[in-house]
Amino acid sequence: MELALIKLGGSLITDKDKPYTARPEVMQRLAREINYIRNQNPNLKLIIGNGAGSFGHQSAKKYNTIEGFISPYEKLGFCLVHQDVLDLNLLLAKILLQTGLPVVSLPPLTMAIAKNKKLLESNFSSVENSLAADLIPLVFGDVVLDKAIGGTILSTDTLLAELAKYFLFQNKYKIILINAGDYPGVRDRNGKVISLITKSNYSEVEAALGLSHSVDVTGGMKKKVEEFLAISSLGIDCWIIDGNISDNLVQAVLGKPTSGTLIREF
Ligand SMILES: Nc1ncnc2c1ncn2[C@@H]1O[C@H](COP(=O)(O)OP(=O)(O)O)[C@@H](O)[C@H]1O
Ligand SMILES: C=C(C)CCOP(=O)(O)OP(=O)(O)O
Repeated sequence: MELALIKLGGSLITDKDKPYTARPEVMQRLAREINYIRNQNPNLKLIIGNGAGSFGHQSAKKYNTIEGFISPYEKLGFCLVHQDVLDLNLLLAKILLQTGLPVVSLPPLTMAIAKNKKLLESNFSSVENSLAADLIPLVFGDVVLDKAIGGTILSTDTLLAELAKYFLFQNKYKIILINAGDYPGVRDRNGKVISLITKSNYSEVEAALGLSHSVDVTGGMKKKVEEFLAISSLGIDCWIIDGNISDNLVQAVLGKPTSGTLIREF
């Protein structure tokens, strides 16, 4: 069986430079594309994850939530960040549902716990049971509780990488991960898109990888590539593609020629 994990980047579904500004027309097109993918390959299982974009990153920065909470002000901030990511997820979920996609929103806050900003424990049974019921789990970058510092942020990239590993170890699925964002792929130092990143050329491309150009607390392109490279070594192919190009997501998920960056074991 095949399982595709699709990250809809906050950079794609919001205007990351304008606080609390969603891109509903982009969400609608992506919803149509995902619907088309399902029709083309009804046996394909899907997990969708959406980034926080200019919703959660704004408040996460304001309250420095990634570094934890002690004061009542910081605790309230943690809750407000959660509310912001829920707001964006609700907008996206509505659009996906209107297109006929059977998505269920599953808040990562209820499935994971961290310690010193590292994922400590997770329970993905809600995701697994939803998949088994032929629903599409819809997860997102969220706040999570942290046993050492109170709370922190769990990015969609980290969560999807964990989910990819979780399902890989069940030996039931061939897994791919596709990250669609507001960039053409991973660029080298000259601005040219790197078509393939593996362990062998990572040291050459590393210097070109930077933070996000927008308000972003979870590490930008460098962290993204590091996390995807780590799971690619388990045999999970990861694509970083431009979600603004119509049908690029369709092409990547269905294994057809795709413009962007492929992160692969060899
Ligand atoms: N080498 C690079 N190639 C492409 N984008 C890069 C690179 N270095 C830094 N970036 C920046 O990283 C950002 C993408 O990361 P991020 O904002 O976290 O995306 P998303 O919201 O889609 O997860 C963009 O602002 C992009 O300009
Ligand atoms: C609460 C927050 C800030 C979650 C961040 O999620 P992501 O890191 O996955 O969001 P994007 O970069 O895709 O916007």
